[in-house]
Amino acid sequence: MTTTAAHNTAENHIFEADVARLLHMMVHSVYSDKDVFLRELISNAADASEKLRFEAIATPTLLANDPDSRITLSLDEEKRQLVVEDNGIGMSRDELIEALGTIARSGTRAFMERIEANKAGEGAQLIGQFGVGFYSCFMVAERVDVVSRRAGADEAWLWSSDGRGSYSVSPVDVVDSPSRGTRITLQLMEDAKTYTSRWSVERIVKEQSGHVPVPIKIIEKPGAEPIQLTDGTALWTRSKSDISTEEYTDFYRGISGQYDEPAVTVHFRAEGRHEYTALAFVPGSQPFDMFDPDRKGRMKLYVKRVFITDDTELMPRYLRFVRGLIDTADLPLNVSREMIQASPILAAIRKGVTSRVVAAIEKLAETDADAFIKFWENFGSVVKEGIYEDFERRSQLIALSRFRTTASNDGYRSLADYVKDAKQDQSAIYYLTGNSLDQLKASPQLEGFRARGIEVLLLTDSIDSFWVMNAPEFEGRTFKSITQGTADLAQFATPNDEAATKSETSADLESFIAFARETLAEQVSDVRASDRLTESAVCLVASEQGYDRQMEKILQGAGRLQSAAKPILEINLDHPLVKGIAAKDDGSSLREDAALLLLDQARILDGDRPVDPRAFAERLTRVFQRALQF
Ligand SMILES: Nc1ncnc2c1ncn2[C@@H]1O[C@H](COP(=O)(O)OP(=O)(O)OP(=O)(O)O)[C@@H](O)[C@H]1O
Repeated sequence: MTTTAAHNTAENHIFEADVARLLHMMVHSVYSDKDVFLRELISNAADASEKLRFEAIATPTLLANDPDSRITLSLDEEKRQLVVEDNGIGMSRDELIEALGTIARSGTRAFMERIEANKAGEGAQLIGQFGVGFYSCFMVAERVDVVSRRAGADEAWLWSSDGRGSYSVSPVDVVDSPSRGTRITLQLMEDAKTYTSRWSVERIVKEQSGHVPVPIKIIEKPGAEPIQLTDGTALWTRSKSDISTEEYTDFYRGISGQYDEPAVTVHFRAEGRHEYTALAFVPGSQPFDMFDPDRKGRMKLYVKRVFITDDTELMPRYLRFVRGLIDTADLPLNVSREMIQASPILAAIRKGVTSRVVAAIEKLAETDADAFIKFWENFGSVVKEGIYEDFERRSQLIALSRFRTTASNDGYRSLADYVKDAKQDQSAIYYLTGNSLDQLKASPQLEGFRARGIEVLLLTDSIDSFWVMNAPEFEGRTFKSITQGTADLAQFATPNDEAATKSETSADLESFIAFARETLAEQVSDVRASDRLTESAVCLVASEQGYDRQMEKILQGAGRLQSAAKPILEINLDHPLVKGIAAKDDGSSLREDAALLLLDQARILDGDRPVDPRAFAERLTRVFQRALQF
């Protein structure tokens, strides 16, 4: 026995800062439902068995004389211990330190920040959807010992911690370790005794882990015979009609690490040219890593029930929130990652599954408007990436999209709604892009459209600026930015028909426009009369060619555009201020100040700053002083 030797050679390690934070959150229990720790440990054990089966394809000797995967839960009420043991791949010393001392999952840090920033509100809800992994066992255990022996290795290691900042790693004699795999011993807290009761544990396992594809056994007290709790049959191989909604939900929770209900479940077997089974879920809430910059999906690939990888693109990126698996008999078991990426079979499968998922979302839109809106609020901003990226399904995805518009009030509108209510002769679908709905609603560029009852889409996701440029048309109508080019609104009558006939441009106004054009020549490409303004005096628009104003800002922000094109300043000739200034040509500096102030005002209305804040303030002061002299 090397127990003493082990203690002598124990190395102490401090947890990585993010782990320490996560542990702190665990112990000060953001989770009200502590049972989930068991699901996390079982899910890791099942993953370890699947990894072993995969490695054993190339190296069958790894299975030695113990080919069948199993997970065993052993209870000891007297010692207040729960042991979770698997005969999976196991961990080497370095893997123990890497896996149980750091957080590998991307997005976790950002997620923790969100939760910490908003404990009371969103945080409490979010944490419930977040699979917290191994560290969750510190919610119920005052000490955790992990003994692990990697398949094929002749050494074993003990990782041990009380979850308070540090852990130790020491060698263990192989006779004290499983012959292969990992044994996790939880020394339970006083108030977590219930996890040594067979009935509690059995209930939790059946509820949470009933469909783990590895059989689970329980040993209810030291010396007792193991009893089988679940048989490890893969749910997806069963016929759809034999599977209840609860079973699907349990399975979804297990595979996704989320605790909500799936919004959509797609389960089918394809036969014919390609043979595969797909079981895919659209989550009921946003996965925590949805906005990761790498935009990776997490669908699992199985070949003949052997888990191969979850690190390949089985779904297009705009469906990266979909969770589930594809199991095929058409690929060889020893398929390499490179082969997977290049495989035409997988490309065909991917296409097939994508079509079915999109069709199921369309069906949701048709059959349950409320559920669809919830889906759209969760995932719409990601789905719209598909309009930009998936040429083949572009029109389908545009038709699925829902929008805030000037006519949507608190709800959403589809483009079919838009077209149905469009004006006669209206050949465009008008849109306005920006960062927030409130800012968009206050845009001067909307005024003329509002006055004429012409609906405008209000687009606030950054992807919107991209897809509108790529979306050629919807039912014969093109998309047109209302901050670009001419508005051509004169053809549409206003309700009181006032502005429908363009106001005569007086000589004074003509001369003021010419003056402003000259004065502002360095900053704007043109100054012209506007038909899109009814209340505001001025606004900025982009020229017909090139990008619209919001797109320019996005590209500049991303460093992909050196300098923006000069905008056009549009002036509302019916505005009293404009009329007044035009009439007052007394040779003073007022006209110049007014032209420059109007330009800055237009910039501010666009959410920008005056180019020269000091000069702006001085000009404003001069105009005030002049006003006060009257
Ligand atoms: N029983 C086990 N056998 C082998 N490796 C394990 C076992 N338990 C944990 N690990 C290793 O520890 C890592 C961290 O586990 P943790 O549960 O924290 O996150 P995860 O499983 O990677 O993420 P997720 O919960 O999203 O699946 C795992 O990725 C795995 O490499």
